[in-house]
Amino acid sequence: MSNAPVYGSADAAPTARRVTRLQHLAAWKSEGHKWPMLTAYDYSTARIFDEAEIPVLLVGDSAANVVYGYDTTVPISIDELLPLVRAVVRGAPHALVVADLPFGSYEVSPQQALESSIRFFKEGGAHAVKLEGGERIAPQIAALTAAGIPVMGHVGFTPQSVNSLGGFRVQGRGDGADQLIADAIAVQEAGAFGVVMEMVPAELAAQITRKLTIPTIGIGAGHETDAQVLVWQDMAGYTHGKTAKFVKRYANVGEELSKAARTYASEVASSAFPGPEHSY
Ligand SMILES: Nc1nc(=O)c2c([nH]1)NC[C@@H]1CN(c3ccc(C(=O)N[C@@H](CCC(=O)O)C(=O)O)cc3)CN21
Ligand SMILES: CC(C)C(=O)C(=O)O
Ligand SMILES: [Mg+2]
Repeated sequence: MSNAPVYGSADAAPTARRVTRLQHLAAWKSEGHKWPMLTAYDYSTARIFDEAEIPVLLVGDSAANVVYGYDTTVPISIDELLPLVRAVVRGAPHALVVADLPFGSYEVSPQQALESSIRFFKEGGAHAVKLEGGERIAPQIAALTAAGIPVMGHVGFTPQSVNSLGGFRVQGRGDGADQLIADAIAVQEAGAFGVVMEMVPAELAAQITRKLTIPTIGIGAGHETDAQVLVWQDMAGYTHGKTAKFVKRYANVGEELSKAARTYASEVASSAFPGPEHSY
């Protein structure tokens, strides 16, 4: 990588504004104002969400599935995620952009977590990072926080551990509840500014939300978390096949795009496109 800035000086003011977002998120918890987070992986989509006033955008490692077509999030690398982070930062001048640390880029040691996160900051222009795990990953969260890198935690179902969790399963049922509570507290104590809770029974998520001073961001965790997050292709109807129970479809972009492609194809075949108005 060269030392050339990855985003222009025109972004200087928005960057300052985005950093104050962290204070907004803390205030919103005490005010009871619930906020939305969406994933974003490219410039054009990030622009749309930023204009829709989504305050926090996550460049999720779910890009593994929805951008790169892998079966799980396990194979995606920093090199595959970094350009997407850069594109989202360019497209979203107001949102806080969180970069998801991919599997294998932070588990080894706090030093590894620092080196990976520094790449997302210096080369990607990210404003925060997210990593999966509770107690086991608290030393990494503490090291990042100490280095001035805001961290979002992620507990409950952690997709990067799908191989040890025995599939896409609800976490924290029965005996698992105490461990989940301990994980959420460990993430907060280590210095995280917020924590994603994925596929957790609603009542347990509500209890943890009341217990924590930092905002909880739910995905399949009921309506009592401080915030919600969804993968945008899921919520916009742009993923194929069966989606998780926690997904609500707010639009059917996939079908619209498919119709547009078919109409375009038929107009090319019939010479209806391009018309005189599209010709020189
Ligand atoms: N497009 C997409 N959306 C996501 O939310 C997402 C990804 N990809 N990739 C990374 C992880 C994987 N996630 C997933 C994937 C599938 C289920 C799922 O099939 N859940 C079932 C079973 C739940 C149970 O009974 O325990 C469900 O019906 O919700 C859940 C989360 C969440 N993340
Ligand atoms: C669903 C969210 C929380 C995520 O981690 C991702 O999209 O990668
Ligand atoms: Mg993720």
